[in-house]
Amino acid sequence: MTPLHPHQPPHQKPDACAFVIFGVTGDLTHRLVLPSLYNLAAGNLLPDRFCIVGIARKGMSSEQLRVNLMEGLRKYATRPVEDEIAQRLLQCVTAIEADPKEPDSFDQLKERLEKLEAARETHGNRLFYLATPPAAFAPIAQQLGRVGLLKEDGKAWRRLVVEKPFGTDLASAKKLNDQLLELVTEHQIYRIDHYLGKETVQNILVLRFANGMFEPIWNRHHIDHVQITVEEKLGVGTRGSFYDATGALRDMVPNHLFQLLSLVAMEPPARFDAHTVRSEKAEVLSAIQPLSEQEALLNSVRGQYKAGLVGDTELPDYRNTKDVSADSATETYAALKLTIDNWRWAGVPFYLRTGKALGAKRTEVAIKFRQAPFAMFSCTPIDTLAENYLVIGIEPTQSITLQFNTKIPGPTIRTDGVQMKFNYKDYFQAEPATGYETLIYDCMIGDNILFQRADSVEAGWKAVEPFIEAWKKAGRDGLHTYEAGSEGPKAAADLLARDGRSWRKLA
Ligand SMILES: NC(=O)C1=CN([C@@H]2O[C@H](COP(=O)(O)OP(=O)(O)OC[C@H]3O[C@@H](n4cnc5c(N)ncnc54)[C@H](OP(=O)(O)O)[C@@H]3O)[C@@H](O)[C@H]2O)C=CC1
Ligand SMILES: O=C1O[C@H](COP(=O)(O)O)[C@@H](O)[C@H](O)[C@H]1O
Repeated sequence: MTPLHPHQPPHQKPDACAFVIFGVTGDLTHRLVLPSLYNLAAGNLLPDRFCIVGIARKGMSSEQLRVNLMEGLRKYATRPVEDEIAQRLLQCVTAIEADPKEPDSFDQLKERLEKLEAARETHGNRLFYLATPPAAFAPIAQQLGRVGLLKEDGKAWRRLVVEKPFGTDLASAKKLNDQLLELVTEHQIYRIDHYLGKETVQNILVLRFANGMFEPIWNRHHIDHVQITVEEKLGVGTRGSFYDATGALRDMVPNHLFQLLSLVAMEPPARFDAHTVRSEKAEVLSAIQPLSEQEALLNSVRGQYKAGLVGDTELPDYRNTKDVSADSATETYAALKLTIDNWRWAGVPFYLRTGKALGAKRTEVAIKFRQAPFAMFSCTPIDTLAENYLVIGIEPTQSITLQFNTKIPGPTIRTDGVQMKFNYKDYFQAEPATGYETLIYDCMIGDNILFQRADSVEAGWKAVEPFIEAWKKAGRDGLHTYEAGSEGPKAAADLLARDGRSWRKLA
């Protein structure tokens, strides 16, 4: 199958620039950033004049860094590595030492970077990618600011890419926003959420706003409720110390699940530009109904996994995982019921669930439409009709599915539920990618539509605060358990059952 209009305008080439990576020796750089730069290079989407500056705190020669990055590329590239492309990319790499704890090192960084920029003719355009632990984000930005590397001068742009997690609660997110906004303006900040790099997530905008048929029914009059599901088979693995201090809610909800929620629930933007789109997203997040802690407890379920089999893999009890406290009350599963206070969504629940060590990997948004109001077919009582769903599949398949009732062939009217499914891969042959390519490309062309703005981040944290606080106070009271490899705690089903609803089953 082919799309109707296969010929699309070519992508624009980014401006000449220096791509400066703090944390160049780290996992993220090797696993995602370099493979994405490689994929962009393979697609001829890197600037013609370009340099990559890798910052490590302790000395590393450029030659060592290139070898190190090449090893990473071989391990994590999403497609076979062609030597010519890899060499072209690695020739752009220079290592420089800088440590925010040693301010002088940033004066030296400035001097070396400016020389390199002159030699590479990158016109002073700079992108600083903070691929370090979050505690280093503000200190690094402050040093860059102090030596004047972040100041835009009218001709050259300066951008700061900030990784996740952006804060651990509302107060810390606000503090980090304040610290960064003292140094740069909002348009210079690119807060990454890798969910926005996913094709099917971006496609929610196209599905809703490039088609005339969905918007008229995209409201409380036609939609019964929305389910957002992000289920993982992976346990906590080697990330025990990070995860035990974080939990499923903080790790996934204010960022990834709220990105999905805001794209599904936002009002139609008047223009496809960063200001307008991000304003609508922030608006809908700030319309999430504020809950008291008591209400938060009533409208949520949290669980922690016990030992079990996920596929062929035996997972230990969460509490027996390395670096996890033996009496941990941290949730590895969270389900919430939220409502949005506006005319479009009043009375339409948004049920969100996410968890680790579950039986299947599934990320989807399921929009459940209201049932037909009256049972005309006597053979099919209204409550036996199949549910009308529009399902946006993000993982494991990238798809859009419409579920509806149809007549079973035969002399009498009998009905059954069927599914009409659009699979991305049936229409579009995309090269396997990390999901970071679009985001990195957008940083280079200066498009922050797909990045979180300060107000959205804060609105997200604000909406989950009552849950964080209530769960902290409750400790292990009310913390359910579930077997690894199962569907999660039974109480998550009860959260919907008491509203006469149920989670969509895996097809
Ligand atoms: N790894 C992943 O798959 C993902 C990671 N992220 C986020 O990306 C960021 C980096 O993660 P990851 O690469 O896994 O982390 P790592 O711990 O692997 O590495 C980060 C690098 O940062 C440098 N670093 C560590 N501490 C400091 C410091 N205090 N000041 C300056 N530099 C420091 C280190 O390099 P050196 O010692 O050479 O200076 C280190 O190699 C984190 O914010 C993480 O949450 C987000 C999504 C996925
Ligand atoms: O940011 C994170 O996301 C991953 C899940 O990402 P996905 O693209 O595989 O859905 C999650 O495993 C991790 O704990 C979290 O930090």
